[in-house]
Amino acid sequence: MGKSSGNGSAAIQLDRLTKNFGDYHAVSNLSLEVNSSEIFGFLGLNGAGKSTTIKMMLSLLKPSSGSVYMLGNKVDSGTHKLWEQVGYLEDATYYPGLTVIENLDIARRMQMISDRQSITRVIEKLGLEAHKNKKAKNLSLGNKQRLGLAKAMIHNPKILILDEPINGLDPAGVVEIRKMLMDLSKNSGVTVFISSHQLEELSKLVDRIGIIHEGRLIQEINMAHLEQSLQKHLVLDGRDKNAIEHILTEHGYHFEKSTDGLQLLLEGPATESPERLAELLVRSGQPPTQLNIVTEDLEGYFLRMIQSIRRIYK
Ligand SMILES: Nc1ncnc2c1ncn2[C@@H]1O[C@H](COP(=O)(O)OP(=O)(O)OP(=O)(O)O)[C@@H](O)[C@H]1O
Repeated sequence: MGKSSGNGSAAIQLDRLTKNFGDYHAVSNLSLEVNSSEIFGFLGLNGAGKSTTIKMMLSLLKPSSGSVYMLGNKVDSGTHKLWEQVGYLEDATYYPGLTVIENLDIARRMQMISDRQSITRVIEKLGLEAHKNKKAKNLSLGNKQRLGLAKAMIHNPKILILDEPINGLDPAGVVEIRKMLMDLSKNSGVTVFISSHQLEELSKLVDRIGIIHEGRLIQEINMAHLEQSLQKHLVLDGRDKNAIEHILTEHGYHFEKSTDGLQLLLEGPATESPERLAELLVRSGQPPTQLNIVTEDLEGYFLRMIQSIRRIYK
C-alpha cells in the first residue's frame, strides 16, 4: 500500500487538496476528515468542485497540490491494494449489451473475488433480483444507478465514495438506498462519503455535511446541530401596515418587508418573545392579524451560506 499519513485515525483525510485547470481554481486548499463509519455529505451547487475532489480521492485525477489519505494510506498512482477496501460510484458505468449478472461478474473478477455468491448477495442488497437477466442498456435510470452501486459494493469495501448516487431514483428508491447506506455504516462500520447538491436529501442520511463552493470548503455542519443553525423569522401582519412599521421602529425592532408586504423580523428579541411584541401592538391599538415564527428551510440555509461567502470574497 502507499505511504502512511501522520493521522491514522480518520478513514478519509484530505489535506490542502488543490486542483487548477490552467489558471482556473476548481478545488482550493480543501482539508477535511471523515471518521470511520461516519456518513459524510459533500454538498455543493453544480460546478462547485465535488466531482473534481472525488476524482482526486480516487486517484483518477492528480492534485495540483495537497494529499488524500484513506485508511491511513496516501492515495497516489501506486495505491493498488487500497482499492480492495474502497468502493466507488463515479458515473454509473456498465457494459450496455451485458446483463446485470454479467456486468457484476466482470466487477467480481476485477476485484479478484472467487466467491460467485458475492453477485447474488449484492443483487439482493440492491433489490435487483427482478432485473438480473436484463441487459444493462434496458434498465431504467434508477436501476442503472443501482447496478453502479452494486459494482461499488461487490467486494464489501470499508469505504464507499459515491458521487450523486441518488440521481435518477424515484422517491421509494431514494428511501431504499438511504436505508441501505445507514445500515452499512451503523452495522458494518462502512465509512460513506456521498456528494449531492440537495441538502434536503443529504440531511436525512448523513452525520455531517461539508459545503463546498467555488472549490472552497465553506462550512462543516454536524447534523445534530443543524436545527440550531437554521434562522428564524417572525412574520407579522396587521390592518395598518404604516402604523405598525412606525411602532416597530419606535421600539427598536429591526425588520424588513417581504415581497407580499408582510413585515419580517429577524432572530433576536422578536422571535424569542413574540408575546411581548403582540402585547405592544395590542396596547398601541394595532393588534396583529398574523404573528408566527417561521424557521428557514434547508434549501434557504444552504443558499444563505453561499450568499454570505460571496459577500466575503467578492
Ligand atoms: N478537465 C477540466 N478542465 C477544465 N475545467 C474543468 C475540468 N473538469 C472540471 N472543470 C471545471 O471545474 C469546476 C468544478 O467541476 P466539478 O465537476 O468538480 O463540479 P461539481 O461540483 O461536481 O458539479 P456537478 O454537480 O455539476 O457535477 C467546473 O467549473 C468545471 O467546469
